[in-house]
Amino acid sequence: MAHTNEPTPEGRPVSNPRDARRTEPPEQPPAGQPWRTEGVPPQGREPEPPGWGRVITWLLLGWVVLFGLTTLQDVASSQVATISYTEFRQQVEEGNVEEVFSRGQSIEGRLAEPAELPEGASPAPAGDGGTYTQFVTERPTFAQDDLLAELEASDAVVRATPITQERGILPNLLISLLPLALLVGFYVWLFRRARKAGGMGAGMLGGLGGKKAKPVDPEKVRVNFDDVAGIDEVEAEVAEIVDFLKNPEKYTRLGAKVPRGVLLEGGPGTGKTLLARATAGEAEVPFFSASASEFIEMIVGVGAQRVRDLFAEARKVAPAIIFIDEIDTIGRSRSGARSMGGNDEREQTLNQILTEMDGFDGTEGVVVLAATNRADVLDDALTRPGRFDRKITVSPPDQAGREQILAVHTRGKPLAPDVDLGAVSRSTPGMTGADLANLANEAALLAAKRGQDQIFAKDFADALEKVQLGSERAVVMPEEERLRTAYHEAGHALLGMLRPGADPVRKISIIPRGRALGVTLSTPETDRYGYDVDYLRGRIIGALGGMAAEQEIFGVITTGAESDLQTVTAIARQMVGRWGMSEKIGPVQVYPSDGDARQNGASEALLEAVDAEVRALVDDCYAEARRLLRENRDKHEAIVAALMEHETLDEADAYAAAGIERRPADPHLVGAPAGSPGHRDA
Ligand SMILES: Nc1ncnc2c1ncn2[C@@H]1O[C@H](COP(=O)(O)OP(=O)(O)OP(=O)(O)O)[C@@H](O)[C@H]1O
Ligand SMILES: [Zn+2]
Repeated sequence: MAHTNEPTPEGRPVSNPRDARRTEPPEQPPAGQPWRTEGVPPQGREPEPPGWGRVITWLLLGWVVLFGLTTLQDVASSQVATISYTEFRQQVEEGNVEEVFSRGQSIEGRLAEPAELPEGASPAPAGDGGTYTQFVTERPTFAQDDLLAELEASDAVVRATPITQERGILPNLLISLLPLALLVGFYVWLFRRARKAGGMGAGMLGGLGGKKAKPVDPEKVRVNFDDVAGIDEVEAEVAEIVDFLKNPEKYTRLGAKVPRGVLLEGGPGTGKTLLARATAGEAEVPFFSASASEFIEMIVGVGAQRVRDLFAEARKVAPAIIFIDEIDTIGRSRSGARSMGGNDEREQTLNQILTEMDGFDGTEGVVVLAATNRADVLDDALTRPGRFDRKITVSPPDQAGREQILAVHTRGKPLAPDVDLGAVSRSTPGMTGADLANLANEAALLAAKRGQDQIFAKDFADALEKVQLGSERAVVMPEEERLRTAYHEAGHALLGMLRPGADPVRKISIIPRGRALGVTLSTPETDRYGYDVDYLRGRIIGALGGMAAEQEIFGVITTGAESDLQTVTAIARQMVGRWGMSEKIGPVQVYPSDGDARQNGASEALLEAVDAEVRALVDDCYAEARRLLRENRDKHEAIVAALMEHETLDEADAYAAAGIERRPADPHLVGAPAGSPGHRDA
């Protein structure tokens, strides 16, 4: 037995008034991308801690200052006199030359006693004295004297450098400047890269007052409301923001306060980011995008600075939109965070955001949109009036919405006349905008792979199968394994068909895919928005069908039921501990949507009672599964035979093989999320 693409009722938190579906913390979206401006591909840049830039800046500055000072000092102290060779000879004869240093024809040296500067020597005699001790002179090439002997006679120290190493002041300077040049080059490179990365430079170059990344022109945010489908109510809610950003005066003239912060809440892939971008696109304003997690991944102290830069930059080009993704990573309630070992960086960054938003007087024309899939864990400070005081819930699309989203994502794709997007949308309950975008792309890929120039209904069907069940794995299964898998899957399928109210079986397969040896897929007839006890028991019984079949037919249990049991346990625990479906426990919530049962005040005795109830519920369902299989052994065998022959059965084939009439959808069930496909684990 099994279901669509959603894990268990545990799966995605769905923003639905009936909180039957609000469950475990959803997975966090992938770690953040660096703060970027619109139009820049987010990938391909490691976060370069701006802190390094700062450090290098100061090192560089220090170095330049030191270097400058020493050079100046050198120039000041080196009163090197350029004297004539004749004058030099005279000093040699007087025995006053203490040391000489010869480089080719040029001779530098020092006198033992200061001598009077001769006329015409440079520098001009400075003030009184007019003496020199250090000198440089040029030995004429025609000089015939025995200079060396005379110097030796006068006890002068003689040094020499080969002519090839001769270099003047300029090359000397260049050589000592080389490291500086390299550093400057490195720095410029960093800066460029940072600009490419779309704004990283802002914090990094703060020290040098470097230019910060500018958002790209509003025209470049090409997404608008036409690209967002199936969430019209939500679009209407942001329409006001669009209007404000377009004509701020219209509002400010009347002293109207427009929201400064809007929280977009919804599960992964529901289109929050898309909606934020489309809002900027509609309003034709610059779009600044940042991910909260990347604020705090940075070197300590940088998060708050980045927030300051982000807001400063947005104010400069206002009207503008700032989008902060995954706000819950820094905006989690502080009490909760502390118990998890909260960190200062997170808190500082959060405080900076709050400070910036408090600083708005409503005339800046900057609107902050923040996305989260856990609005319930956010710190109250964030949602206070004047901050993110407006909350917009983005729900997964319903059937009509899915059809519209599919239409958006097949725009410009050549669809064959046999493609019915309405039909596709009906077989994809529970899928989000991101899932549907992926499905449309997979179908196009398949069509291309098959060398077609159109996408056919078959491509959509196969793409859906791949998306829901995983890709087929090329392995040769021993016959005995195939048979065991066939019984297992047929067990799921048969119980799904027999249980009133359960989701109809769509597909059974004994072709290995991913980690599964076989898969049974069932999806609800309609979108479900809540579930009743009977349906949930049916889900448990169906999920136990594989294991019950192995037990009934072979008398042994294999490891193949691992994920089935995971599904079973999750549903049973929630029925008892969250949804108040056990008489013994009563309408008490033992497992809070956020946090741990013990923290929620559950006593050990209560937890034990819950465990016992869960156990009793599952045992009961397992007994029923085995009973149903025993009573319908002929149908079970018939499905197995068909599976062994065809490997994959679709809905009609499966019901036909079992000789069961396809039930009409149960009207009293108003929908529930579907679960992961029942399968046999490898
Ligand atoms: N309502 C929609 N209409 C059209 N396309 C959609 C819609 N919702 C999602 N998509 C598609 O899915 C992609 C991913 O959506 P998006 O990144 O906006 O989701 P999200 O809610 O921000 O998810 P997450 O929380 O994982 O960041 C979009 O780029 C778009 O292609
Ligand atoms: Zn199974």
